[in-house]
Amino acid sequence: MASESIVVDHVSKDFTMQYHRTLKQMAVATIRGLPLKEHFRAVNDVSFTVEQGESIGLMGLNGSGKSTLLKLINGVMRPDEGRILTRGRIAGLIATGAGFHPQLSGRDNLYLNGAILGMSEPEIKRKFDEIVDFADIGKFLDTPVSHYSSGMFARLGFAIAIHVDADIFLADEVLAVGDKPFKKKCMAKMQEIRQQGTTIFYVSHASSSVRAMCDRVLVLESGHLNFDGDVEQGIHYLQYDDDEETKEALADGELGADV
Ligand SMILES: Nc1ncnc2c1ncn2[C@@H]1O[C@H](COP(=O)(O)OP(=O)(O)OP(=O)(O)O)[C@@H](O)[C@H]1O
Repeated sequence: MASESIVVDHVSKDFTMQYHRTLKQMAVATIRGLPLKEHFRAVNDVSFTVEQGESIGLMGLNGSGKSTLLKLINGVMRPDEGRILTRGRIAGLIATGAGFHPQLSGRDNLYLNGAILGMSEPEIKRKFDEIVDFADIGKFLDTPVSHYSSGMFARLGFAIAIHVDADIFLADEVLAVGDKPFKKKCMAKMQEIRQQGTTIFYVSHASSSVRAMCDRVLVLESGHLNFDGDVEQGIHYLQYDDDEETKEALADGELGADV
């Protein structure tokens, strides 16, 4: 029987927007009776349950609250209201390469980041070659990551995260910076962990990759969960079903069903 992997129960998250940076600006605003700050709700009363092994496409326009929701699930942020329950080990990328130390080499960051993601030293040692191969950073392994290109940085971050034996994998725009061969490799690897029964949360604007990867879609709009259900219906709800980007990607064979 399937078991609950993630329970998000009436969750809200507020941010405070500070309008004025300097004391002088604040004084002027106060004298003029203007507001100094504003509270704004990035995630608004969101509830859903994910069963172990489901693969969820999290979609919505820029600023709709997707990354914030992932951070809440991951535990790097706490909800202001509601509660979140997760079962098992969580891995994945909130910001690619988050936690990398710029002065350290790729090798040292691999150990550091692997440990942050909950891998033991023997586990990292065992998977070391596979991770380096996947990241394809070869001769740059002992170069400080501050000298890496953004693609290399992202590749190493993804390679480490995907090799964690996690119950839940969170992928936030992982494929945004990689080149085409790497994107394909990532999609194939994500399909592999999906088949192994890992719960996947995949944030994407590309409907064809959501089609290939997910069995359910959630759509956030201004922090509200306005759609939760079938992939095709979710894409249609967003009116992403015939967007140009998708057509282009399909024409390129970049996001076909084979990945
Ligand atoms: N730490 C923060 N402090 C203040 N506001 C924030 C913070 N993080 C996010 N926001 C705001 O919350 C809203 C939701 O942001 P979020 O990054 O979750 O959106 P998103 O759906 O992931 O967007 P995108 O598709 O552009 O990645 C945005 O308006 C953003 O400016």
